Amino acid sequence: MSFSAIRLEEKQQAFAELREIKTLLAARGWFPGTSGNLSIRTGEFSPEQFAFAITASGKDKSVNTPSDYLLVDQSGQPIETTGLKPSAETLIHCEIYRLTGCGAIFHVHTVFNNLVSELYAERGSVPVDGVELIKAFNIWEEEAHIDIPILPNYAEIPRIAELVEGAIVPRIPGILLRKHGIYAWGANAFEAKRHLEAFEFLFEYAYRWALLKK
Ligand SMILES: CSC[C@@H](O)[C@@H](O)C(=O)COP(=O)(O)O
Ligand SMILES: [Zn+2]
Repeated sequence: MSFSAIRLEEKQQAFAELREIKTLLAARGWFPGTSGNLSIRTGEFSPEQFAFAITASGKDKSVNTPSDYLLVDQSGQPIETTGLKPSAETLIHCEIYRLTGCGAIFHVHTVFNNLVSELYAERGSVPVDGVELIKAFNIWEEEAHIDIPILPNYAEIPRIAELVEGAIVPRIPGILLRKHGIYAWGANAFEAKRHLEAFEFLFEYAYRWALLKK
């Protein structure tokens, strides 16, 4: 595949989808202080060569401007001439696309995802038992138990990216970074949003349940 094969309509569609989800999540306060990043895969792909549209680094994600997104390749390098810098966390997106074949990745910082990542940091994962919203991950067994993986929040993003492969649990479409935020993914934007919302519900539940049990 050549990246010139990414048609203008595909790029515009990806940017429009990113804008829609960004606006919606911003209204929930899920991008405090310019945090968070979003991406959607574009064009044909193989595990070795692919491209995706991603939010530019350092932007206020609660504001829509004509220069919020850019296209990058599987290594996170821009594939078009642009003055925009891809998200500082693009390498994590690259790894998740490469390893899962997913179509969209959404990353947000919330108080609840930060709290549970610290509460269960030593354990290495957030346990959740039998909560109905686990079904949002297409896990249908009764009283299902899941563990949502937590990675350390190193300052160097490549150090985090190299841990992603060992952390991914096939049926769990997300990874927490300790006292940082959640990366949730799905086959497309619809599914990634459903997963992200389910994670956030489960994190608030896990936090409140841990308090109640005390
Ligand atoms: C401004 S705090 C958040 C950042 O350090 C980072 O974690 C983040 O999510 C946003 O980075 P960005 O480069 O804008 O994609
Ligand atoms: Zn972040």
